[in-house]
Amino acid sequence: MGNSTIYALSSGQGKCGVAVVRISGGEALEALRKMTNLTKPEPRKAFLRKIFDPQTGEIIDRGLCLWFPGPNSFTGEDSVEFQVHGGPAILESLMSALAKLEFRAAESGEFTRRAFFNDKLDLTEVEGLADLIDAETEQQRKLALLQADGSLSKLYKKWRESLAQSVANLEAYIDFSEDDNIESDVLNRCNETLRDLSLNIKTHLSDGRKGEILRNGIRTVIIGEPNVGKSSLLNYLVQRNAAIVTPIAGTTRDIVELNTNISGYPILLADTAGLAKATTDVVEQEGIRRAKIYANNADFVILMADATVYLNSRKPYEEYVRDYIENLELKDLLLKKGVLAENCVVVMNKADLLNDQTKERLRADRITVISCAKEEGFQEFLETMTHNFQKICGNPSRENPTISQNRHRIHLIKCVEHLENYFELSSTAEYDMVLAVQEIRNSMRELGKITGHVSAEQILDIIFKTFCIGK
Ligand SMILES: Nc1nc2c(c(=O)[nH]1)N(C=O)[C@@H](CNc1ccc(C(=O)N[C@@H](CCC(=O)O)C(=O)O)cc1)CN2
Ligand SMILES: Nc1nc2c(ncn2[C@@H]2O[C@H](COP(=O)(O)OP(=O)(O)OP(=O)(O)O)[C@@H](O)[C@H]2O)c(=O)[nH]1
Repeated sequence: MGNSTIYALSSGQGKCGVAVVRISGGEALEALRKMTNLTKPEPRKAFLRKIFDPQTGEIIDRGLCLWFPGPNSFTGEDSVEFQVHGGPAILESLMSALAKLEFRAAESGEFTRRAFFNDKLDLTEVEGLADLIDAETEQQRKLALLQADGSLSKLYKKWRESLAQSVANLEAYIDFSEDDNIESDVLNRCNETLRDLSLNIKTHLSDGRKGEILRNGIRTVIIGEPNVGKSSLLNYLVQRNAAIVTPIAGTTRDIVELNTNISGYPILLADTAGLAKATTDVVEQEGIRRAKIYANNADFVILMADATVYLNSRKPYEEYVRDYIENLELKDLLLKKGVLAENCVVVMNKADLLNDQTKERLRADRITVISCAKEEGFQEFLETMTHNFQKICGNPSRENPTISQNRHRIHLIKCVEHLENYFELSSTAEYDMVLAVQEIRNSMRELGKITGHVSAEQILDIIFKTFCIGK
């Protein structure tokens, strides 16, 4: 196929027990013969062999060798794997031996690029693979694995095929409608299919961006009055002293943003300036302005209050929370998020200053009380948050995969728009059917851009560049 044979270290850099070097391309088997004397190895089986330099005959290492004849390989091409001891000198020597065979070092993502061009993977599967390697939490891993295994690919393929069928039917209608052979209700049935499809895509789109949020991390912000313990909570959740904690109100000014993992969900956690109503300090005022902007764009809000202040107020809980929100001028913001709904949680800190009886009473009333100082109440608090995160990110499955990238969303929206155009054109009395069918083709093109069946070299470059060398 004219592709050069490429090689790369596919396991990570650095000393390790075993390193995997992959070779892909027409001359892979030849390399295996020259470097191990294996001539016709059984495919996909590991052979323990001495691996030597093809020119000097010097032994490089003793390792496992595998032969994957194309097209039944990851790349779809003939491929070989050397699994050797993971030391730098071994790898150096192995790489230089492969260079002597006039093979080329693979660029980042090049194996996967070849898999894509050999129809082993479509673009959503490639992206799933990239996400799988990047996944830092359990839930991200699950989402990526579904996508890498073709859940989105299957769905979009089904839709594309349905559109292709409609185009074929309508073209037959255009060509033959004057004959009586074609049933007059072809058009109606076709439109019905397209309406169903359009509805399905719209439902798929109105997913609350669950997959995208999970893929990118749930942007979570801690807000509340000064000194309630926001920085202490951030430090607890990231398990280190990242934010400064002092008894002085107004300590945090800038937004402190950190990544953490809560029950397998990726969290981008932000500590913000305490929302002091009456401050005249310009730095603090700016901090408060930033806190509100940040909270406005967050996926999840942790509204924190001081349990002792609440109890001293002698107000019923709901009233206290309502006044607290109003006082901090957070009403509009939190109404949008839905107070106490899945996008917001209220937590009362400093439980260690309450007596046991009071604590029990609050817990019985389902009020979340914690103590950052004594690290109390976190099990319940984390459970509550996990429950919310589940709702925010959904539970993607093979049957019901979610959109994981804005790139997909953009094309899906355009896909629906073209279908709408089609419906509009085809509903007029004297319409140009040829033009209308073109709209269905356009909507197919948009699906094709997601899966890579219509490929723009620029998109491919961006996607494959995100891979590491050897993938
Ligand atoms: N040693 C090693 N481990 C690895 C990989 C690898 O390339 N090498 N992988 C690399 O990503 C992943 C496994 N993914 C793979 C995907 C497809 C094929 C493959 O040979 N596919 C053929 C045959 C399928 C079959 O017979 O079941 C094909 O699709 O035609 C191999 C590995 C993770 N672990
Ligand atoms: N007793 C008690 N004190 C706490 C607890 N959590 C935090 N504190 C104390 O409360 C004070 C303020 O804590 P921070 O974490 O800095 O509070 P903050 O809300 O980030 O404060 P600002 O930066 O002013 O908005 C510090 O003296 C903490 O030691 C707690 O659970 N119990």
